[in-house]
Formats: sequence, structure tokens, C-alpha cells
Amino acid sequence: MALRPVTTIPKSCPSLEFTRMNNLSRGSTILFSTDDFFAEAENLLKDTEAEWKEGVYVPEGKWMDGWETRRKRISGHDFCIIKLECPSVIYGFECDTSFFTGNFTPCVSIQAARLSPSEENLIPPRKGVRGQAASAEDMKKVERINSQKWTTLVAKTRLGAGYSDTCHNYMGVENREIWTHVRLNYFPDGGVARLRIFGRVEKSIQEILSKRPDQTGFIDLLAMKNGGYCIGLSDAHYGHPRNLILEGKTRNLSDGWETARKLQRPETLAEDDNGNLDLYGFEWAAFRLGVPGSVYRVDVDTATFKGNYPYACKVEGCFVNQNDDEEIQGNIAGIGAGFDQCENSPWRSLLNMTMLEPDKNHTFDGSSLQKIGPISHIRVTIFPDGGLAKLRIWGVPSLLWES
Ligand SMILES: NC(=O)NC(NC(N)=O)C(=O)[O-]
Repeated sequence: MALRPVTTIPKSCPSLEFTRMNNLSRGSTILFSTDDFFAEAENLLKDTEAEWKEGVYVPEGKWMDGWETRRKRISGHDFCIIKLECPSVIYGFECDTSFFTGNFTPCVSIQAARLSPSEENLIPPRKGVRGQAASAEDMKKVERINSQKWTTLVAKTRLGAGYSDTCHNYMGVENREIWTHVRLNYFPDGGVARLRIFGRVEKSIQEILSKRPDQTGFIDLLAMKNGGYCIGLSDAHYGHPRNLILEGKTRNLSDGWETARKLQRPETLAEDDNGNLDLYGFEWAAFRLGVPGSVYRVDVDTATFKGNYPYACKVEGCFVNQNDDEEIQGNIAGIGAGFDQCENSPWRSLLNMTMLEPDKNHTFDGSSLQKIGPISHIRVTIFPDGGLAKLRIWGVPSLLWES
């Protein structure tokens, strides 16, 4: 069956907000917390939405899905230290207080540091057990980290209670330095359900090349762990496109990018006399590659998308000189998305519109890919809607060509 594109007016690019970026809490670890009395700090980093369990109590009190400390009866305040999986630039945070209504932390501040392994070793081994608090001795050890190492990214800020309209508590960050650790300070105590750390991994090209997983010598130029991140999208109703660039196997639909069904779609689908199916729209997501390079293979994986895989997809690339300029990225992300080619669009087709199958990794290389030279950004468009599990852009960093 042939594909017959219909023209749809491209949606405008959503504003370039930090919440579109990777959630760096995935893969991060709690190294220390002053107090885990009601619920352990590890809950802050879970990649699932916070839950409420009506009527469930544990020996310490009400079961809560977050990090909740006891009501302080001594001086001081609670804090925890988080180790990021990779050195990263942080663009913003979300302190999600879901379900903490009478016990949320009234104020937080957030700091970050770039700690050497010997500085990290000053932090005592974590126990992380509900009902316990750090000993005075462990507190002293942590305080040996020079306080000058901690840069305040978010000054003391009041939080909203954990009701659906006030729980999000988004906080932007201007500083673009590279960090290895984050410190969340509660003033003075209480609970937060999730701390989402939005940003991008920053690794040297040498480090990226030293971990080439693929026999062919290609690296995934787009992978989150190599520095790729989302710069714009049309829809993320059930799953965010940042999931496409995560490492590892897809467990279920929540690990992928999934859009809503198109509510304005026709009541019945029709084929014309030549057997062409009328499509009725598209959705797109654009990314900056972690490393600019030439692409040799593209994997489009629909794993676990069985009744909701897209009918077809296409992949485009472009090369932008100032490839980390946030304003430029915001401007190019949605240009000419869908079927239309705008005159001023920098995007070139890498993989022309191709039909997809359910629950399958599709590999495209050789003559299925257009030769468009080195690129710094990638955009995937799906027709008309649905979801993808993973997108892998295998290639050779352009720096290799230059040296
Ligand atoms: N009902 C409560 O939530 N009480 C306490 N918290 C827990 N988790 O029991 C508290 O005082 O913050």
C-alpha cells in the first residue's frame, strides 16, 4: 500500500522549556541523607509518578511515596546528597510534592558541586533505612566537604502543597556549569515526592569514544548518556520523547514516546482508487545530538507498541553551527514539520517516510538512508500518531573526520 501524504498545518514549536530535557534523576543515586524517618530519600529519584495508598500505615507512620523526614525537635535542617550518573549541565528542577498535603517541606534550596572521587569519599556509606537518621559522627564526616564546593542553583524557595494544581514546583537554573552532585536542602523538615533534575549529560569526546558498544565502531550520537537531548516536540501525552534516547531495554509503553490519539481524526479511514491510505496528521520530536557526526545506521524501535505503533515515520537531520545556542534550537525545532517543506527549513531527509510494524526494531542503513553529511540535530516524525520505544542514531563523530 502506498503512502499519500496530506498537508497539515505545522503546529508551532512549544517554548523551549527545561522540562523537555532529560530527567537526570534516572540513574542518579542517593549518597547521604540526614533523616529517612517516614520514607527513604531514594523515593525522590523513582521514574514512576508518586502514589497514594489510602489507609496504608508502616510502623513509623503513614506510608508515603517520597522522601519524608521526622518533625524536627532539634536545631538544624534536613538535606540529602545525590550523585548524578554522569557529569551534567542542569537546566532546572521539579520538586513534586504530590500527596504531601500537611507534611510537605515548606522551603527548599538546591545546590550542586563538582566533587572529585576523594571528596566524594568523605561521604559515609549510605544506610538508607526507613526509621533512621544519620549519626552525629556521619554528619561530621559530610561537613568535611568544603562548603565552598556547593554552588546554590535555587535559592530558598517556598513549595506548594501536594494537590494536583500546586504540587509541581518548577525551578529554572541559569548557571550552565558541569556538575557531578546535587544537594537538596529542606527548611526545616518534611517531605517531597519526587525531585526531577532536568538537563543534559556533558562528556568529553574521548570518554564517549572509549565506550563504543557497537562492533561496527559506530556510536549512538543521540543517546542521553552521550549528551543528546530533546529540543522540541509536538505532543507528549502518554510518554515524553526523551524516553527514546534512554539506555536499556523497553519494559512497557511508559519507557517510550507516546502521543494522544488525534481527536479530530476522521470517523472512518479511507483508501483512494489506487489503494493509498489517507493520513490525517503527524507528530514530531526534535533533538540535539550529543556529538555532531555522520550517520550510518538508524534504529527505529516500536517494542511494546502493538496497537498504537505509528503507521509510518520519517527521520530528518540538520547541521547548525552554533549547535548549543538555545534560542536557535528553539527556532529550528518545528520548522517545516510534517509533510511540508518550508523554504527556510534547515532539515534534510535522512530516512524518507517509511511504514512501520508493531513491536519491532527497524534497522535502516546503506541505501535506505540519504547522504546528508554531518549533522548536529535530528527530528523524527510519526504519521499520524502513536508511539516509539527507542530511536538510535549510529554514526561517526565529525571530529574524527577533521583530525
Ligand atoms: N499523617 C501524617 O502524614 N503524619 C506524619 N507523616 C507520616 N508519614 O506519617 C507527619 O507528621 O508528617
